Amino acid sequence: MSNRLELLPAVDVRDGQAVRLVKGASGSETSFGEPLAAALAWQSAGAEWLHLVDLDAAFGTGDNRALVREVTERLDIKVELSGGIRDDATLAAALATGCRRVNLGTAALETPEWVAKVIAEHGDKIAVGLDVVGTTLKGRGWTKDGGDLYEVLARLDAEGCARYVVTDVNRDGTLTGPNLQLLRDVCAATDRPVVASGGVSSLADLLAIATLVPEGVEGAIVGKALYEQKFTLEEALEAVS
Ligand SMILES: O=C(O)c1ccccc1N[C@@H]1O[C@H](COP(=O)(O)O)[C@@H](O)[C@H]1O
Repeated sequence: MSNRLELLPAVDVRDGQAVRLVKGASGSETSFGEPLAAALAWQSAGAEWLHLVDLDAAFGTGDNRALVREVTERLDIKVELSGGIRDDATLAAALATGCRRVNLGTAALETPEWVAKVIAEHGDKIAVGLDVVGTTLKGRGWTKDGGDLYEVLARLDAEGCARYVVTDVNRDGTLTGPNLQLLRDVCAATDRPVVASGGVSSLADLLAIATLVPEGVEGAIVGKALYEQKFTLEEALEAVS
């Protein structure tokens, strides 16, 4: 395990556009233009990863599958792909893009047998997104409760899940800082790497997350702070180097 925090700039796609939401609420979108342009900009700035989300697929309002595939194919960097990956067909389509790994949300809550099967088949190509309000997991575009964080985490650990992407829904898109206690608590409950998501607003926030690397935090997703130019990706990469 590296002791440097990985950074994953985010491109969330809704209706063909790169957007940011507030607390994941449908309708709270601010648009930031073409997803491919944003992704290429993060790549040029030195990103090693892109966190790419098909929000329409996550919300059940259609999908941006062709666009997401094009973005993934055009990049040289590693892509973590999420949103609407819930069955064999959507998983096969996601993996066929050439992404490095996929991130499953709703499926881990609603179809645990299928998730156990794909973890066994695909190993570290599968991460699970633990999207929480308090300790309650959220699925279906973060609109439905899906059980207790620590019960689901224990089950997924036992099934061999390689990695978790932990999002505090109430911080996501708010620029109010990451939930460091949640990250500490999840790291204490699992020996798998954790990618932090939600709330990053400053380089100081990234440095605070980086202090949790020894506890198991591997990376941090950065979205709104980059789009709203709170800092540049180059500055962020330098800060955590
Ligand atoms: O990233 C968001 O802002 C977001 C908002 C609302 C719902 C989901 C969101 N993102 C990611 O989507 C996947 C879950 O998709 P699914 O449940 O597997 O279809 C997960 O990675 C969320 O973090």
